[in-house]
Amino acid sequence: MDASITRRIILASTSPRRRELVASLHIPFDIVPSHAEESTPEGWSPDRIVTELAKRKAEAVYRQLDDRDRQGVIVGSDTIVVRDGTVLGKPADQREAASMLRSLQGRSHEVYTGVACIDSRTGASKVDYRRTVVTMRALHEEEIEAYAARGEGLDKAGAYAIQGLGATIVTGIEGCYFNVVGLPLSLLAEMLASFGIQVF
Ligand SMILES: Cc1cn([C@H]2C[C@H](O)[C@@H](COP(=O)(O)OP(=O)(O)OP(=O)(O)O)O2)c(=O)[nH]c1=O
Repeated sequence: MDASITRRIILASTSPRRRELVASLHIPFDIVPSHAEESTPEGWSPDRIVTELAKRKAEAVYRQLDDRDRQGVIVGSDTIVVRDGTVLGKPADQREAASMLRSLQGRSHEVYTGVACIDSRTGASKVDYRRTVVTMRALHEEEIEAYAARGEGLDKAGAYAIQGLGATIVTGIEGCYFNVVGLPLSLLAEMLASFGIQVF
């Protein structure tokens, strides 16, 4: 029997963006929010942060699965924005969102997303990450305040959404677009294939 027919993805995420991106693969999937602890020690490199957090999210779900769920591949993911080595997560409020945008406008920054996969049957795991460089145009103070007030960046790393109105302030990217939205699909497909799930 072809293993790819019976295997499912178990997405360890509350992110609506990740849900939509996984849905676009047309592979059956379930959502199991992970509620993993997301703090990391000072001084960790960006790739270490996102790979470790992606792993934590997937492992938290792996631990809570029962025997009925042993056909899946658990996918955990984490995204951060990095400006000159400073890590920006999600802003706490509109004021912090404006301050993040102030620091990102008129220049380039990096977006890192870690992806972890765990085979729910065997416990075998893989973790990897992608890095994308994003360039934002210069913004006037009124534009920063107006964009932050729209609220679309409040639950997003770096306080903007490239898939929303944020598209109008991003002038270029180098690397995977889907990495910026929170799930690099080409990397995920490659990882899923190694667990016997073929996208096509
Ligand atoms: C930069 C950027 C980030 N983001 C999002 C992707 C991530 O969902 C979010 C970063 O937060 P994460 O902590 O990576 O993820 P999450 O809390 O949204 O979801 P979960 O941990 O349950 O999987 O920022 C965008 O949607 N668009 C963007 O342009």
